[in-house]
Amino acid sequence: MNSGNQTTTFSNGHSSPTANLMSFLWLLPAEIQILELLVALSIFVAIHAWQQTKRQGLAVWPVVGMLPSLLLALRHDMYEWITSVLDGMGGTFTFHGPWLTNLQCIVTADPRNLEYLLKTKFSNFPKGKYFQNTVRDLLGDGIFGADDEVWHRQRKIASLEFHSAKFRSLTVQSLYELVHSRLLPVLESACDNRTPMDLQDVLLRLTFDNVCIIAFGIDPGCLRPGLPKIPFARAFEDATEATIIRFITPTAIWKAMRFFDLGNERRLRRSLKQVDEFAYEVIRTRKKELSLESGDEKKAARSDLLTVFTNYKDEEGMAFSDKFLRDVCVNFILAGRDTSSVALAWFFWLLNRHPEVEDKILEEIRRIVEERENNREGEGEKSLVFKSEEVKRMEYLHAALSEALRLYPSVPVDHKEVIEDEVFPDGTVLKKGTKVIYAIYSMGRMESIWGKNCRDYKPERWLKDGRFMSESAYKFTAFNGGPRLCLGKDFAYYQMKFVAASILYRYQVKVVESHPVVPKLALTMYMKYGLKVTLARRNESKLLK
Ligand code: HEM
Repeated sequence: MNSGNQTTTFSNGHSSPTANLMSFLWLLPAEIQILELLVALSIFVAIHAWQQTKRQGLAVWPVVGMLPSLLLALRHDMYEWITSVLDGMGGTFTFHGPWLTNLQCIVTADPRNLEYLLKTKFSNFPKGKYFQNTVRDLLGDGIFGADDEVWHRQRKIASLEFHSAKFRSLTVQSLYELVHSRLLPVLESACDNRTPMDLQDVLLRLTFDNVCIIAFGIDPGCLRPGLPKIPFARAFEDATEATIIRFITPTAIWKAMRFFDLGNERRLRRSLKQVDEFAYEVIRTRKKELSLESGDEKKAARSDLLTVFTNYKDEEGMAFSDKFLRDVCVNFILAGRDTSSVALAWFFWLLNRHPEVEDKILEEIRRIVEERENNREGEGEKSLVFKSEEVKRMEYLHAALSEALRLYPSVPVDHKEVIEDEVFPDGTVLKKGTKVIYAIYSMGRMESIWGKNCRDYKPERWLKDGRFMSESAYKFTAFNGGPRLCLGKDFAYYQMKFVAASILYRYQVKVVESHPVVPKLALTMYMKYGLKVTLARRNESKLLK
């Protein structure tokens, strides 16, 4: 008789059914006992996970937390997965990562929480140490990851510049040249050759050249016939991709991989080397030019951000270091390159599925062109250039682009950290140090925010009596809100409208049938396989009547 049996009999004088079962189990060979224990453990884990699912909307497994669901979602569509969980949980849920990792966070899509976090309690929700440590190798102390004084100073300098007449004229002029001397010839040749092309790639090249002109005052010439490979652009893309992988890797693991120079971290190191070489070379050249340029007038004529930051001196007369200037430029490239280009790619894809929207945009363009008909001497169909006041009058196009951004925001999720214990307006308790993810993509798909037709592409929801009506930044969070509202918002709308109108006026853009369109997991919402399209020249007489 074994000890287990003895103990049970001793306690009450009778053997219970459980005791009998136990004694039977102990009589079995060791392998079967282990198997039985594993089955019992699995049943326990499954019941526990089921109970948690009922409570949290998502299975929480012992040790690994919600990681299995996340990994499964990563194989399909992570943004849709987050949306469905948020939907089921009323707009906010807690993500439990594996034990001993830093993947725990609160995920929210509730506009009340967004207003609280982005505006009301702004200073209690910085980007935080976790975000900064994760992106530091790529973004350094640049505006995207910075907090407090480091952020505030950059915001002030850049904001003054963004709102200056000089800067505005640089953006308008550079865009005009890029569209008319580079984009349209590339499209024209794709149209002549009847070859499908990746429109997302072409748009990324355009915005890359544009933002380099604005940030560095140099034109890298990414968008030109033959679409040459630009090592810096490739390296920049690799570096952002490798950085996002850190967010879904436990910190200790990616730090160990960085130390041993392995896998993703090796790729990041190599691509950063190229990014840095390019940035430092530009900074060296600019400093040399500025020191050679005689007279304040010539210096003042330059209006790119690098010049403004290079010339800046603080109260003690200290200038920024080269490393900091590198960070400023890299951050502005990230801000300006990947956002409006991917937004335009989703917009053209949506137009393909909604020809009625395209017709209305064309009607608006036609009206604007007709109004200046008498004024078009010397301007043929090909050379027509939209003036900035005409671009401003394109209200339906503005609505159609906003609607595309509502459904496919260029920044699909964003991140904050809690400094002091807090309670969100929806009652969620936040402990100091908690990470908060706000799910911008999911917000565009919430019935509670946009009504029953939230998933439909309907530019009309933005219009009242034909005029564009903006929405609260805490409902439509594509450009962020509060003190960290996107600095490039006005420029981005101008850029997207000018590019979209210039293309649509001349070409019908057809997405290649069966081309797969899915979002890629990245800091910005790229299409994973690009956007393969063919172009057909529009008949101007048809457009005008
Ligand atoms: C469709 C186009 C764009 C969208 C959807 C967009 C969206 C955003 C979002 C969501 C943020 C907040 C990011 C964060 O704090 O984590 C942001 C910040 C910012 N954006 Fe944009 N952006 C666009 C275009 C641009 C362009 C073209 C520029 C400049 C050339 C620009 C410059 C900035 C800057 C400097 C910030 C940092 C603001 C700060 O932290 O104070 N953006 N943008």
